[in-house]
Amino acid sequence: MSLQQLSPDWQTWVRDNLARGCTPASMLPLMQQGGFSAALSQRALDEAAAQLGGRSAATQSAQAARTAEHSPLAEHVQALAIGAQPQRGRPHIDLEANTIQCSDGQLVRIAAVLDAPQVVLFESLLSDEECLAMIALADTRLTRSTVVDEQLGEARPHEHRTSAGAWFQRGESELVARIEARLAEVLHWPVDRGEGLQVLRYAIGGEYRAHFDWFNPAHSGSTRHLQQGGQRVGTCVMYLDEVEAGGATRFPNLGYEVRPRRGAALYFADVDSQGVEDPSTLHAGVPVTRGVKYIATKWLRERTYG
Ligand SMILES: O=C(O)CCC(=O)C(=O)O
Ligand SMILES: [Fe+2]
Repeated sequence: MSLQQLSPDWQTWVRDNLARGCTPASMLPLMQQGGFSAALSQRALDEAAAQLGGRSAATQSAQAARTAEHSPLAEHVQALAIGAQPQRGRPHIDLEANTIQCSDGQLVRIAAVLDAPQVVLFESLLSDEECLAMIALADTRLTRSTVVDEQLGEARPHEHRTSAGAWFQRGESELVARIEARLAEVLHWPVDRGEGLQVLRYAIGGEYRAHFDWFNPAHSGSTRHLQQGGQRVGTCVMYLDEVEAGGATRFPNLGYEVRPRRGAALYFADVDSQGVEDPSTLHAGVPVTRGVKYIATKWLRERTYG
């Protein structure tokens, strides 16, 4: 039942690629990049290959005709093309149970799941103490938030983003390292493929208007960001504080929003199951109308970052 342990996206990916003649050897590294162990990937591939072998005779002969056209070189080129195309890996969350027991003792609850775009809402990803400690640390270094200029790639203040922000180096303190290690465990995505945590503080009226977290490859300003660590493949917004009114994270095209709650976290994949930038992830931090909103955001990159 190893195949069942993969997310539905990954199961489809494994079946489709085997069916079109890719070798398990070419797929194994991509699955490992996606966060699966070599042993689980191998077993899942064996299982899917066995299932494929048991299909109807008609399908099998069509498949045989197709694979007969494949010289080893053609197969190799095809395998390379899979790697080069947007077949990016993306984080993977074990959704089988309703809780995830982290090795540091934190019991994380899965509160809501959307399949596509993949959105997972967690409760108690952070403890109250962790949230309050992050707020206290951030308060000492908050500065006006910026957006990335589409043409120049420079960070600059913008009326669409009225919050104050603080960056934290990866692993810069025991607390930051603990949160990062927990995220890596829950999302099956290595710490070194993440940007440093960013804490944002929104006062009344503060907002972040609708945007994508992925860098648009068509914009010249994206080039230098994409060169360093590749695309943003996932976003995790952790809510550090209660907000009396307003301040939801809203996906306007999905008609869905998450209201802040201390310790909860919203994860969404920025790319679809094929690894392509997903326009349905358009999202906004809606204006705070009463209270103050604090979040910590972790952006996950396709490759090693920094
Ligand atoms: O403020 C929010 O709820 C969303 C923040 C966000 O989208 C971001 O930091 O990229
Ligand atoms: Fe965002």
